[in-house]
Amino acid sequence: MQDRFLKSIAKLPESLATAVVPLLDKDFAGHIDAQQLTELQAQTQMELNELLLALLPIAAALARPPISEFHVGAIAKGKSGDIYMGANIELPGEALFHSVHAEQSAISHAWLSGETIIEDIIVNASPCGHCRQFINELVEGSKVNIHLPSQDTAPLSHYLPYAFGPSDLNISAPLLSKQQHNLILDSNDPMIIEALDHASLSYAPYTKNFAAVVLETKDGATYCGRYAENAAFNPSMQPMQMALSTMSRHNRDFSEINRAVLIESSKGVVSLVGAAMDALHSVAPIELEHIVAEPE
Ligand SMILES: O=c1ccn([C@H]2C[C@H](O)[C@@H](CO)O2)c(=O)[nH]1
Ligand SMILES: [Zn+2]
Repeated sequence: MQDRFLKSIAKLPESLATAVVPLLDKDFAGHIDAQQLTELQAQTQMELNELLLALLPIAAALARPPISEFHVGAIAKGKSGDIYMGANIELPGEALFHSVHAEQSAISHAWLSGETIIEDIIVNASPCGHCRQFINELVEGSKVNIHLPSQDTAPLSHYLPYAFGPSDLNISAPLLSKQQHNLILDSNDPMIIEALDHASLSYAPYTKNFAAVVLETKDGATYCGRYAENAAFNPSMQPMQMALSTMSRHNRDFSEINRAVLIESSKGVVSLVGAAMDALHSVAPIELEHIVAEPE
C-alpha cells in the first residue's frame, strides 16, 4: 500500500480497511471500477452511498494543500458505475486562483477517463460556490446528486438555485459532451501528439482556445490535462492545473517533471501560456514548450 494512505486507512471501519487495502497498490490513482465497488460492498455489507462516503478519507489523502493544510476529497461517480477520486491542490507561493478544488479534480479525472455523464458527487466538505458553478457546466449538471457526510442527498439545483450556465451563453453541448476540435501540426514527437489529441478533446466553447498540457517525468510517464472552460469564466480549469492534478493523483512529485508541453489553438481569443508558466514554475524549474496549432 502507498504510504500516503496510512492515516486514512486508520479512519475507516475495519471491514472496509481490510477490503480496500489490496486496491491501494503502487499504481492506485483514485479510480475504482464498478466491479471492484460491488466486491467492496459484498465484503463490507455497506449500501453503495454509505460506502462512497466512507471512502472519502482515501480521496482526501490525494490532496496537496501546502497553504491551507485543509485536505478535501471528492468522488465523481460516472454513468458507467466507476468512481473517480479527486483532491485539492494549492501551488506554493502563487496566487490562490491557481488552486484546484477537489470536485474539479474528481470531475476532470472522470472526463479524462472517458465518462460522458457524472451522476453523483460525493465530497467531505460542502462544495463551495466555485465548485457548484463548475459542476453546473456538466451535461445535466443540475441533476448531479451531491452527497455530503451529514446532509441528505440533493441535486445540484438545490445547492445552486437560479443557476447561470452554458445555456445562458447559447452553448448546448456542455462539459463532458463529445468534443472533437482537430488541430493540425506536423510532429512525430509522441508527447506533442498526445497533447494534440487532448487539445482536440478540450472544452473551450467561450474562447475556442482548444488546449491541453502534457507533463513528462524522467522515467517517460506522461500526465495530461485538457482545458475545461466555464460559463462564468473564472471557475474554468486550466490545462496545467488539470495535468498537475493528474500527476498528484498518480503520487508523483512535481519535482519529477522533466518536460512540459502546452498546445493551444492559433484561433483562440485568449492564450493560456502566461497562466500555465506561472503554475508550472511554482512547482518545477522547467521551461514550458508552447506550441500553437492551426484548427482544421
Ligand atoms: O468546495 C471546496 C472548497 C474548498 N476546497 C479547497 C480549496 C483550497 O485548497 C482549500 C481551502 O479553501 O480547500 C475544495 O477543494 N473544495
Ligand atoms: Zn470548491
